[in-house]
Formats: sequence, C-alpha cells, structure tokens
Amino acid sequence: MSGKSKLLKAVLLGDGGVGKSSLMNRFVSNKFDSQSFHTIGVEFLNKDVVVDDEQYTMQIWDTAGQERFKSLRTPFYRGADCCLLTFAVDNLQSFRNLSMWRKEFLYYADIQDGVAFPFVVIGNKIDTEGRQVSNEDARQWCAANGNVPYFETSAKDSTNVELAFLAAVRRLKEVEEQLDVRPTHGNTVDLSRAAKSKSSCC
Ligand SMILES: Nc1nc2c(ncn2[C@@H]2O[C@H](COP(=O)(O)OP(=O)(O)OP(=O)(O)O)[C@@H](O)[C@H]2O)c(=O)[nH]1
Repeated sequence: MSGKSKLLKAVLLGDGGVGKSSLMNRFVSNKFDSQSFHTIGVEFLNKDVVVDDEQYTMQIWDTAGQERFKSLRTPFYRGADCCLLTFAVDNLQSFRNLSMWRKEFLYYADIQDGVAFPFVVIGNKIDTEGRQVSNEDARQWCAANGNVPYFETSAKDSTNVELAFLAAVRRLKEVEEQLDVRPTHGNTVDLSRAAKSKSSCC
C-alpha cells in the first residue's frame, strides 16, 4: 500500500429530507439520529478509506437540499471529484428531481461532459414501508445518464452505506483510467478539467 493519502472531494446532493446528513454520519461516525435537523448551507466531514490498496481521505460535503438554500450550497460544487445523487425510495418526487440535481451540479461545478464525471446514485430509506420508486426505474435512470452505479441504502440500519461511498471512489478511479489522466501532485486529478479537455479535443 502506498504511503500518501489522496484527498478526494465528494459532494452529496438531493432533495431536503432524503437522508444526506444521515448517510454521511452513518458512514463517518457509524451513528444515526432519528431527529436529524435540516442542513443549512453545507457541512463537511473527512473519512480515511482504503480502496484497492490505495489510501484516500474522503472529504464529504453534505449540502442543504431545500430550495431556499440553493445560493448557499452551489459555490461548493467546484473542484468536486465525485458526486453522490441521493433520493429516498419512499418519495417519488425526490427521484423525479434527480435530473435537476445532476444539472445543477454540472452547471455550478462547471463541468461540460457529464457522462465522463463520476456520479453515484443512492436510493435511501429502504427500511421504510411504502416504496414509491422501484429498483428497475432507478436503474433505468442510471443507465440513461451514463451507466451510473446505483445503490439502495438505509442510513438507519446501515445497509449498503459504506458500499455506496466506496463506489464513488471506484467510479473516480475508473473514469481516470478511461480518460487516461494521472494525478500530478498527490491529489486526485481535477476531473472537471479532464472532462472539459476531453470534450473539447474529441
Ligand atoms: N427510516 C429512515 N429514516 C431516515 C433514513 N435516513 C434518514 N432518515 C430520516 O430522515 C430525516 C431526514 O434526514 P436528513 O439526513 O436530515 O436528510 P437530509 O437529506 O440531510 O435533509 P436536508 O438537510 O434538509 O437536505 C431524519 O428524520 C432522518 O432520521 C433512513 O435510511 N431510514
């Protein structure tokens, strides 16, 4: 295993109340709060992970999903290495809004080639009754938007939470390999630049 940890910025997006803060807290601190408050603006936490023998420090940016906080969250999209688009499986509207979230992210992160960017989609709250979004519908959306990896999670009982966050690191590695770009100074490569240069040259 190489000694130096690579810093990786991951942004969590999705409607208010789908469980973004809960997913981050489950992943970083293995805690769950059933009375979690709405996020105002953004918060971030770091977590050290090892993926395929490489060390990463994931800096996870948890954003406020409510519309009124848009101007507070969007400045933090720039420089993201990956993005986790989140909805709740018991909330159809939060699934319908995925395209809006993807578009908002690409616009404010200033990324032109969205297909070349490492997204992961999370359908959270699978422990709840009354599912409104099928696994198949979610997979279809992911297939239509660049074969995005899809995970169904529960921040409440921990199901698949670690798997989903680590998939974002794996997706980033895959995209780097496809673009054949390598980090130049210890950090991960700036994929927003890589995606742009790819789209402008080919
Ligand atoms: N049953 C269940 N409840 C969850 C789960 N994840 C989050 N919740 C609950 O859903 C509510 C909203 O969770 P948050 O993590 O605050 O949601 P958020 O997406 O960060 O919301 P904003 O900060 O407004 O964007 C809280 O009451 C959580 O306890 C889950 O996997 N299962």
